[in-house]
Amino acid sequence: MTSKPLTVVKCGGNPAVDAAGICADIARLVREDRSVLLVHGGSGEIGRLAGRLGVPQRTLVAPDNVSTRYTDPDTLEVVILALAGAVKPRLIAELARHRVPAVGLTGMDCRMLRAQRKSAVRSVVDGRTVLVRNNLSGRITTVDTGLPRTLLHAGYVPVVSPPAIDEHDQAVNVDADRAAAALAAALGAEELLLLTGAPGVLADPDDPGSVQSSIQISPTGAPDPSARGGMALKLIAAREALAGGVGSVRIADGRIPEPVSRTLAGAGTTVHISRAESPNHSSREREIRR
Ligand SMILES: Nc1ncnc2c1ncn2[C@@H]1O[C@H](COP(=O)(O)OP(=O)(O)O)[C@@H](O)[C@H]1O
Ligand SMILES: CC(=O)N[C@@H](CCC(=O)OP(=O)(O)O)C(=O)O
Repeated sequence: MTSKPLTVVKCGGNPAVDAAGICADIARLVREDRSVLLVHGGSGEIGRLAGRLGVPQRTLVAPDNVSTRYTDPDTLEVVILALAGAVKPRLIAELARHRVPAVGLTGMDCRMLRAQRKSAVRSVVDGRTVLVRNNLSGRITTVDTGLPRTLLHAGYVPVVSPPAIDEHDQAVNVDADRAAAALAAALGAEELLLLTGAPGVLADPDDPGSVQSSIQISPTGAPDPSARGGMALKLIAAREALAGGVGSVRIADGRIPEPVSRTLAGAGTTVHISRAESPNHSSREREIRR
């Protein structure tokens, strides 16, 4: 645990998300003497860069509706270039403008986020479930909190993104929401804010007015029937964070002014799991539950 209460903010990769607004809000929290760790994705930037470089992209949709990027070696290179080479420097520059001492990291630094590559993943293609192999993405197994704790303790704001590192010390693509959840749980965060391109979890994904102020999700399996694609994965990440002892998880709009402040004031959706699990987040390294 850091000595101050920790807020983990995850900035989604939808280009409409107001990264500058998130950084300005983080600066405010830091001035209020709170510890903040920022995690970012960058699906929009990955897609844009892949298009510029001519690297074809493919989305895998699992039978439970969760979608992830198929990551072949060229795509992994694009993911790293986009996240560590474009999105992160922009966030660091924005935080620097507000005099926030931010430090950019990927999960590979000091082997902070260790992941196991999925040798084969199930994907629905034309209504049939097939096994897709040679995918360089995986699931986080362990968080080494040594580096982020040291930085937080010294007053820095770590800015963390995929990739993680596998057992052979190779880069492995992981979902940024689940990376945020794993870090929040391992660091004993008070709250995790997942800021995205939707106003919260919608009862009807096609009706932006159907935001649910709170949602009870199933402790296993598909968390909620209304959530598709990236939102289904976000709810899995929320569940992992709560099961790992994070005090509260909110999924909220990153596109509105002052997104962090408004979320802390109650905007978006608070996620609960229907069966509580006992928190256990005291060790320096901990297993992430599957
Ligand atoms: N029930 C739902 N409520 C809100 N958004 C949903 C829902 N189902 C699917 N979505 C989609 O999920 C998206 C969020 O996932 P994603 O794009 O992966 O976010 P991020 O890039 O922030 O991680 C929303 O912008 C929306 O298009
Ligand atoms: C395995 C996997 O899908 N990794 C993600 C990592 C980036 C991410 O999660 O970005 P968002 O937060 O914008 O969704 C990807 O390649 O898109």
